[in-house]
Amino acid sequence: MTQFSANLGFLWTELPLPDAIRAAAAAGFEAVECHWPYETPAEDVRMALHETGLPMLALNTVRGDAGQNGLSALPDRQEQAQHAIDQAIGYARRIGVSKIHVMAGIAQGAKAHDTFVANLRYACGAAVAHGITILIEPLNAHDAPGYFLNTLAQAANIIAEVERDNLKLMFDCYHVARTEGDVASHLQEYLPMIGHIQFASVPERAQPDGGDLDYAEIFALLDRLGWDQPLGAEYRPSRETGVGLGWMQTLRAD
Ligand SMILES: O=C(O)C(=O)[C@H](O)CO
Ligand SMILES: [Mg+2]
Repeated sequence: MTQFSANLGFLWTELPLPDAIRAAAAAGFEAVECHWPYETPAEDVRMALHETGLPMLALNTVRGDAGQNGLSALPDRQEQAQHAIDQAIGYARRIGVSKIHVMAGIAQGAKAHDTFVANLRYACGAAVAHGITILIEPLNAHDAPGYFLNTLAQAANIIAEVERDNLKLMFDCYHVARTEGDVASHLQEYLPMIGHIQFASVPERAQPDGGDLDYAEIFALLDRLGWDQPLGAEYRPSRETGVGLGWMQTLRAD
């Protein structure tokens, strides 16, 4: 049966993170994930996870200064990028997170590529002893102009070059639909390298029961393919988060 993870970077953002975890549990989510939890004491998050029994699946490395969207592909920022990776691993260990999205940042060209590969090797090396998987995620140019990582093929090349078992692809159906189309075929093609899957309606990035992409079909396909990890609901609610959750019943494959 499909399971869902509430992305608390977008859902229940009006609540402090520990209360957002409680709201997600009360709404029936099987897991949570977040973007940048660093201002919330890890102990408060750990307590809320313990109290609700929900796992926190993933978090992101910091974006950096205003206007940046990560640090790891920025030539000449390697020290800060590795500090961000260490910070994410430290926080993840305190709350029991097993996946970290290492954000590339706004950059392009061969030097950025080499820097990203080097920082990912650093991240995978630092994470492996703690059972943590590193994720990279292609973002579409409409939402993340100038972002270094844009396509599945680019991500696959980087994963092959980094050559570490704990480096995986974050497959965000929303970004893939906007950049490359045919989400169903791409899911099947890239399944072996996927570490986490996220979704939102296309093109609005709202609840998944609207828009151009039929998520009942996508979730049924993932069920048939044997995907058994919670899928990340990373959408911007068009109303209050708690009143737009009917899709959890109507789209779930079982
Ligand atoms: O933007 C996305 O889709 C993400 O998943 C990032 O983690 C947040 O920027
Ligand atoms: Mg995403």
